[in-house]
Amino acid sequence: RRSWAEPYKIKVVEPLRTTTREERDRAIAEAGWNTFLLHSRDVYIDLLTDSGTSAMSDRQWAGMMLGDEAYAGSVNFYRLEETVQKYYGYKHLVPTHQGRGAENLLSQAAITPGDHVPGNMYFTTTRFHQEKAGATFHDVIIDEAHDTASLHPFKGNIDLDKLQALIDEVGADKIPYVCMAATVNMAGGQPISMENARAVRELTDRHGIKVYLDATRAVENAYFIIEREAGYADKPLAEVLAEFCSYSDGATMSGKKDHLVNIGGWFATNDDELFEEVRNLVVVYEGLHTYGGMAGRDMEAMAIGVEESLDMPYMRSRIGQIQYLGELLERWDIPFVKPVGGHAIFLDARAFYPHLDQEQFPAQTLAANLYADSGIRSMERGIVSAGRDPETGEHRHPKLELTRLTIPRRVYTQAHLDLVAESVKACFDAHDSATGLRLVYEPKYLRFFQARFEPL
Ligand SMILES: CC1=C(O)/C(=C\N=C(/Cc2ccccc2)C(=O)O)C(COP(=O)(O)O)=CN1
Repeated sequence: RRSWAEPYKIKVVEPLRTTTREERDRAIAEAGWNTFLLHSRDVYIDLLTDSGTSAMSDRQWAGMMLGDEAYAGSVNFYRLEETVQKYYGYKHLVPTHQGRGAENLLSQAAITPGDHVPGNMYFTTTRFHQEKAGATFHDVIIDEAHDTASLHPFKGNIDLDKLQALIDEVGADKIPYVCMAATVNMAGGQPISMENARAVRELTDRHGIKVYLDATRAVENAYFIIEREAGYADKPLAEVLAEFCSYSDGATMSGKKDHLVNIGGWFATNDDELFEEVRNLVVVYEGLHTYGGMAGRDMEAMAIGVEESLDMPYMRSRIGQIQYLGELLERWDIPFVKPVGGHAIFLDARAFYPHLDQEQFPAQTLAANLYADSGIRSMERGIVSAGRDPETGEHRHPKLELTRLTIPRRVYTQAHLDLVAESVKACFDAHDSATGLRLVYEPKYLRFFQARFEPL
């Protein structure tokens, strides 16, 4: 029935450990009801993140043996540089250890305190670095992105009127760049259309404003353009990606997603001056400009992963797995963000637990309950992830209170997804018994990673 069986077979397997309910009740309590604080050995199916959790191919593993670990001028850097130039089209590349490394460098080099950075919904680390560099982030995504029931095919789109209004309000000279994420993680892995990217380019060009792409899942975004946008059916992923990137001045990239590696990232730009500044800063934070916090072998594996990510049969099977899980949950009327996005199913925890207030942390509660039920690990993407408003100190209250079931690339099988659906259903059937959580420990930065909770 499925037209997209995986275009690969399994050669190496890693045993999964199962646990008992009492083991899991103890583990989640010791983890302060925070799935980030669980031990991997206590997790059965790990859907915390698609970041760094993909399976590498035999060619990528072979590439690990080709690591040129010279401190300066590694062969693998030049291979990575030419690969990114070829497929993403940018002129200059600065390697970093992962996406955050690139976000730190771009933010420090391009932002002046008092600036304003518009973007299509926030991402936690991206906004953190923008604010740390002294900018104010403004969400200019279309309204539909905040509505879990809207079936808009490109919920990641930027609302041009919101962007224009910000330019009119603060002035173009106070906007160092528009931060355009493809896909939009926090909206549910939702894509931007080519038409929107082109329109953003035209608008920003009229005001001399740069556009920096968060290219972390831009190949998945290209897949949705091919599937959903007129004029792109049957075009190769590489062609769609290249056109999409041509509407930006550069990008930050977490290679741990689309590039199918466990570590790695990069910053790229067409701007010679900015390149010089970032290439200089990289030696302060990431190591030399020809390794950026990665071993040579990591850069080799990442260059190979770029090419593998652009294979349509692979991408169809990757996205097909998320759609398959969505279909299973749909049959039981379980609430999740639609249309199904590129890397995860985002359960709508407000609709799942209508009796819980957002300040009782419904999405965190659902992630903890799902783990206790089956050992499946998911991630809170709601009020806890949104953090506190730096001005008021109050919780930010995002409209989307989601629990993310994030599917790693080339790791789990359909049978695992069947189990995931059954466990979500079991939690859904028992939703009345959920009591909510309260914060008992709240770190200062990006609290969701290390916060601890207790049941109410
Ligand atoms: C769109 C986008 C991302 O999704 C992204 C990382 N995502 C991650 C990893 C993560 C990061 C922060 C909190 C929880 C989980 C994800 O689980 O979804 C980064 C940072 O990249 P980095 O992790 O390599 O530093 C930049 N942009």
